[in-house]
Amino acid sequence: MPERIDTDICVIGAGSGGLSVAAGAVQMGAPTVLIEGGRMGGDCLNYGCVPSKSLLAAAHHAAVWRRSGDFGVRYAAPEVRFDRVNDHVRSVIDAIAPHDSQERFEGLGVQVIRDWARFVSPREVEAGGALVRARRFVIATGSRPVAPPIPGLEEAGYLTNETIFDNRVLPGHLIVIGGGPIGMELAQAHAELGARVTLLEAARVLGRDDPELAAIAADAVRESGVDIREGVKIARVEAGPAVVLEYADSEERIEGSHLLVAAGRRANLERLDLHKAGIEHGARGLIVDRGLKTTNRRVYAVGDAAGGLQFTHVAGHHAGLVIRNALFRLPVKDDPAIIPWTTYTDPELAWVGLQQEAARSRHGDIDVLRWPLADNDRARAERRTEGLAKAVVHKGRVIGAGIVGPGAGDLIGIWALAVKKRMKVADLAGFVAPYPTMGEVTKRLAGSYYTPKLFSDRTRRIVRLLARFG
Ligand SMILES: Cc1cc2nc3c(=O)[nH]c(=O)nc-3n(C[C@H](O)[C@H](O)[C@H](O)COP(=O)(O)OP(=O)(O)OC[C@H]3O[C@@H](n4cnc5c(N)ncnc54)[C@H](O)[C@@H]3O)c2cc1C
Ligand SMILES: NC(=O)c1ccc[n+]([C@@H]2O[C@H](COP(=O)([O-])OP(=O)(O)OC[C@H]3O[C@@H](n4cnc5c(N)ncnc54)[C@H](O)[C@@H]3O)[C@@H](O)[C@H]2O)c1
Repeated sequence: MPERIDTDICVIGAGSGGLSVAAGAVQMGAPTVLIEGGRMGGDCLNYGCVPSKSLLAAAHHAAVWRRSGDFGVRYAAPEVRFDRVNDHVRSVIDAIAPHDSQERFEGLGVQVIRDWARFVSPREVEAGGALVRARRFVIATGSRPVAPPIPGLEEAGYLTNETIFDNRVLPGHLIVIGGGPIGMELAQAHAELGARVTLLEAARVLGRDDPELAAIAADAVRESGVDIREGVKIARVEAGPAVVLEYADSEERIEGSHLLVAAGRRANLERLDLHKAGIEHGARGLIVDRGLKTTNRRVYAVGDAAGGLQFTHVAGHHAGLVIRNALFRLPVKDDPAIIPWTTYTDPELAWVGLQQEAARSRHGDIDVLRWPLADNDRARAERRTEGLAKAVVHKGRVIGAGIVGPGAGDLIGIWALAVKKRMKVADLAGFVAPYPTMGEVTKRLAGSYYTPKLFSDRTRRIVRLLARFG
């Protein structure tokens, strides 16, 4: 007979979303069970954000010498010890791991079960020899990489984000399939560390981003040494690995030492026996309502498994909504339109809210503001003028904004607040920004909305009129 556990909240998956739900619920007094089949911390800690950002940090250090000559400072090309780079990546994971550990969660009072969970009925889950009955379940099982159906790919073998961070030797020639955030970040990191890198994208790289901003980021990644090929069709992969591209008039072969597949992801749902709990899913993930409830009203979904945007901060945001609803019965509404995202290439690429074309088809009458970093004195001093900031405005309110430039991920925060609070452009034009900072771009971009009115003939007439009355 399995051990029977009765609890208030049962969370399946101890990644970004599941850990946030479990920590919040137990600290607010709800008996909580957390079930994890793989590593505590999930994708972000072990195979995602943390190793990729640590690798990029090392890579950006290795690339400093390329720009330093412009400042009158000369470095020789760096000696990259890739095994030491890997040690650095591991040590960052190790430093964060205690925060996500079984010990910490047990210390908070969470009952942690280390096994793969599956539903056996609409109100029961089995894992680790226990039958868990809960008032509410939260599915936070995340996603995994999927390989496209390219002939020969499976036989040739390939790396994914789950294996590439184990490399202790710098690839000689890394071929990357897929130019989304994973492909672009890891391509630039490896190129800056000295690998030859070829990136093959079926459509356009960074295709979910504003095309004008994405093109600037893509150019910078090219400058780092990545050979980006867009609109390619990969006919087959041969052991080696060699990738054979199919063009109308030739079959070009590209031979690499390593192959990374970063061509999209699929929600982890197969092990859950969802049909036994009446939970439905589509191609992208679980079917949820705006309160993140699945087709079984006792079961919520958060994070990558919920079938929407796939970011750690989304998983954390979902967790907050679920806690409010499950513990306090407060109504909640998930609104993907307020979620910012950043791709951590150098320069970074960030966006929040509606993009230009979507805004135009929804609202018709919009204004698009632009402010080049070339007009920012700090960017000039740092010799980083290649960026651009954009905002999409409807009836005087900010409905979308994006930045490509150094620190764009930090700069987008204030625009995320503006979109969330439906702030007026005037609010963003009306604060005082310290000089000289990249943050001035926010004020200038917003201010440009008023420039035509401010410096118009009408203003000049008013100023002259007022002057006459001394
Ligand atoms: C290379 C890479 C870089 C990324 N960089 C960023 C970034 O910079 N910023 C950002 O915001 N996002 C980034 N992401 C995305 C981010 O990692 C995910 O959106 C986030 O981890 C999703 O959290 P989650 O809780 O939904 O899933 P996960 O963190 O994946 O956790 C799911 C957990 O559930 C477990 N599980 C699955 N099935 C079961 C089961 N049946 N029973 C028990 N346990 C189960 C898994 O083992 C896993 O531990 C990146 C992703 C990758 C791959
Ligand atoms: N900085 C961040 O926040 C960050 C970083 C990495 C990942 N992520 C998250 O993880 C998600 C998944 O990232 P991803 O980059 O794997 O997926 P993605 O879906 O964003 O991009 C995959 C790319 O692969 C291309 N592709 C698909 N099949 C192909 C083929 N046969 N040949 C060539 N190209 C092909 C697609 O056209 C697409 O551009 C992201 O959307 C994001 O939500 C976030």
